[in-house]
Amino acid sequence: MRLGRPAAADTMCARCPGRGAGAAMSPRPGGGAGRRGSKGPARKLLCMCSLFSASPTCATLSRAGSPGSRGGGGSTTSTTPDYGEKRLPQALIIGVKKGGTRALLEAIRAHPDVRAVGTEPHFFDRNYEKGLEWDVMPKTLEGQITMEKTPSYFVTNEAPRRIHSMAKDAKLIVVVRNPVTRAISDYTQTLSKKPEIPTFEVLAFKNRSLGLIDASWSAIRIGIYALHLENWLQYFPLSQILFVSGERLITDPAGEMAKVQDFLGLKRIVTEKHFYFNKTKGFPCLKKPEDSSAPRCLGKSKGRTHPKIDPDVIHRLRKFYKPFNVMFYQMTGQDFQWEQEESDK
Ligand SMILES: Nc1ncnc2c1ncn2[C@@H]1O[C@H](COP(=O)(O)OS(=O)(=O)O)[C@@H](OP(=O)(O)O)[C@H]1O
Repeated sequence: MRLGRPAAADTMCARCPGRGAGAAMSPRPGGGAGRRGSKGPARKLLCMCSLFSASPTCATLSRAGSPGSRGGGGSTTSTTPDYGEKRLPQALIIGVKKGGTRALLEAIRAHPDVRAVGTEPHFFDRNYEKGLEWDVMPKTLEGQITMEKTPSYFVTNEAPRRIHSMAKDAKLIVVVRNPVTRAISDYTQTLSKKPEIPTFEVLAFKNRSLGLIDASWSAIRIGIYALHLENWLQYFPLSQILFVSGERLITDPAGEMAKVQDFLGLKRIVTEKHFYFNKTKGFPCLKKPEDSSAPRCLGKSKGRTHPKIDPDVIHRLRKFYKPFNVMFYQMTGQDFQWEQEESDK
C-alpha cells in the first residue's frame, strides 16, 4: 500500500472574528469543519480578541508554522533481530517536545512486547509526502506493538487527520510538562545550538513593557496544550489518548509506566525494578535498556541545566498559561498541578 500524494491545500484558517490577518488561528483539519464539532473552548479563548488586547498578560497571536522538532535524541535504532512484519504504529508518542518523550520511549522499549524506532520518523509531518514505502518502522511479530515517537505531531495541524486516515485505532500518548518549564527547556536546546540568539526574556515578549507575550514564538505556543488538543479531539476520542505527566515521569517513572502499560493493554513488565536514580545525572536511568544489558541514562541533551530566567518573566508566563492550563485540565479530566509548583528549574 502506498500513500497518495497528500492534498496541497488540506488546511484552512479559521479566523478570529473582527480581527485582521494577524489573528489567523490554527488551521482546521480536513479543509473545513472538523469531525467532532467546530470551535472548541481553547480556540474560543484565543478568539476573545478584545479581552486579549485589553489584558497585559495576553499575547499577540499570529499563526505560527508547525514547529519542527529536532530528531533523534541520542538513541539508535533497536538492535533486536529483524524478523516479523512492518506495520503501521499501533501507538504513537505524539508530544510534547521537551516533555520527556525520549525517557518514555526508552522505558517502554524495555518491554518485550514493544518495538519502536529510536529516531523520530516524522512520518506524519515532514515525511508524509514520501509515502509508506519510505516508512522506517521496525518489523514486529504478531502480538508485539509497533511504536514511534515524534513530539512535533502534537502541534502539527495536519497530523491528527493523517494519523486518523491511516491508523484510526492507534493509541496516542502525550507527555506534558509545565508549559513554562517546557518553554525554557525548548529555549535551552536552541541556545545550545545557536548561542548568539537573544535572551529568553527578550524572545518571550512582543512588548515587554505592556506585558504582551509573544505566543507566535514556538517555544511559547507549543505549551498552549488546550489549543492543540482541540485539534486532536476533532478526530480521536479522549479515551484513545493518554496524558503522561512529564514531572511524574521523573519523580515516579514506574508509576507512570504502569499507566502507560495499562493503556497499551500490556502486562506490567516495566516496573520499579527497571529504574535507578543516578545522582550524577540527577534523573532516573534504566537498569537494562532494550538494546543493552548495561544500565544507561539518557544523553547529555536530556536534563540540561536551564539558564536563570527573570522571576518576573516566569510570573507573567504563568499568568498567561493559567487559563489554558485550567482548560486543559478540564478537557483531559486530569489536574497536572502546574499552578502549585513554586519554582521552575
Ligand atoms: N530519565 C530522564 N533522564 C533525562 N531527562 C529526562 C528524564 N525523564 C524526563 N526527562 C526530561 O526530558 C526532557 C527532554 O524531553 P524530550 O525527550 O521530550 O525532548 S525532545 O523533544 O525529544 O527533544 C528533559 O528536559 P531538560 O531537563 O530541559 O533537558 C528532561 O527534563
